Amino acid sequence: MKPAAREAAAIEILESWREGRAVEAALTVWGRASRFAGSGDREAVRDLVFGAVRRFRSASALGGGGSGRALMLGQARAEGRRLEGWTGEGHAPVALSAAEAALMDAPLPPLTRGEALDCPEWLLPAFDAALGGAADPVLSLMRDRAPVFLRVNRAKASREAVIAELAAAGIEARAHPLAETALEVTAGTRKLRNSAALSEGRVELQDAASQAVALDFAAVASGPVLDYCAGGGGKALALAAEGFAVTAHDAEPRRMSDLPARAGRAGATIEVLAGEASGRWPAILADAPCSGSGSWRRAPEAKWAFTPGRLAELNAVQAQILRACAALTAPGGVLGYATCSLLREENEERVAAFLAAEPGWQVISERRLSPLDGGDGFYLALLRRG
Ligand SMILES: C[S@@+](CC[C@H](N)C(=O)[O-])C[C@H]1O[C@@H](n2cnc3c(N)ncnc32)[C@H](O)[C@@H]1O
Repeated sequence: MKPAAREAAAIEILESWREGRAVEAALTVWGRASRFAGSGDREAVRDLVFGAVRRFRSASALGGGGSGRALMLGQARAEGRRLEGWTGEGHAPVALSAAEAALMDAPLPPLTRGEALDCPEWLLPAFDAALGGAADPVLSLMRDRAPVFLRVNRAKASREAVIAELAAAGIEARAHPLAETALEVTAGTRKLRNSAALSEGRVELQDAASQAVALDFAAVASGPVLDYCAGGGGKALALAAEGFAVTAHDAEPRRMSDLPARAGRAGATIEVLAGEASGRWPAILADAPCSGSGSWRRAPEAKWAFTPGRLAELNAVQAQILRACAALTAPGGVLGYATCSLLREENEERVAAFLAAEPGWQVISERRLSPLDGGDGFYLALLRRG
């Protein structure tokens, strides 16, 4: 596909997103209807689409609106790139109108802070409160794609052995300082999908900060672990690989449907609960549902769908999860409360409200991981029941 045809495809997919379809779903629909597109084309179209979604505000401001076409114009304008081959012929987008051509030739206008940082306006004060002087650099980073990280399954292989195995398969990876299990993939990412290291469970795709959260929790936990919000099981698998007996629970058990197969590949056994958790546990991890504001590089559409009402709903669920986990924690036991959010409202404020309402708990530690450290933004509070 020529660049203009890729841009036309991106415009179509972005239009579908703007009409309410999830970005991944829109990409899949386009992919099925576009058998002529090779893997390089698909990757390029994907990059164009996700680039525009991450930078929706600045691209709209520079492109003259929020349509797929305006977003492509805005992105090209921001990069100082000329749009070649927009002729309306073949698979190319329709030629630029006189107004569009004038826009593309005009000097770049000043953008507001929220536009330049691609942040929803209502969230700027929340990021300032949470991150202070780091707000702008963090939000700037969120405008770019996330690095690819792997977790080395130390139950099966060492980090050094995996680096060598991946190198032999044409995949370059290096140790990342955020976690002792973390590798950052620096080249050959596309070869990962078919690699033996992945299919045989020596590595898992997992963000480095997510790994750091699991290892921080592991450092203070002992005995069987209840992963109360296990979802796909990223942290449950990380904890099992560190030798913990893990029981996985989720309010929506179907979210854990892949977990037995993933555990099997990793050589781990994880008990998956079909219903409610009960009893008293020496260690519970609550990786709570959240805005995902620390991982908006990976899931950028969530940034634009997030609202004050949704934040209030999430805060209520987070409080309820903390209460439920407190009741399941044995005396002397550890409760880890984690989110992949950077917002105080979902982190420090939830923990402070919990401590005010539930006597007899102590804070072991609180840690915020910033995208400036390389991985996603995360928060982890480690609490001990007296
Ligand atoms: C952030 S995700 C978990 C990610 C997972 N721990 C991992 O590392 O891959 C949060 C999970 O919490 C679950 N959840 C939402 N409300 C819940 C509740 N009230 N009780 C338990 N789990 C809940 C969601 O279904 C979702 O799977």
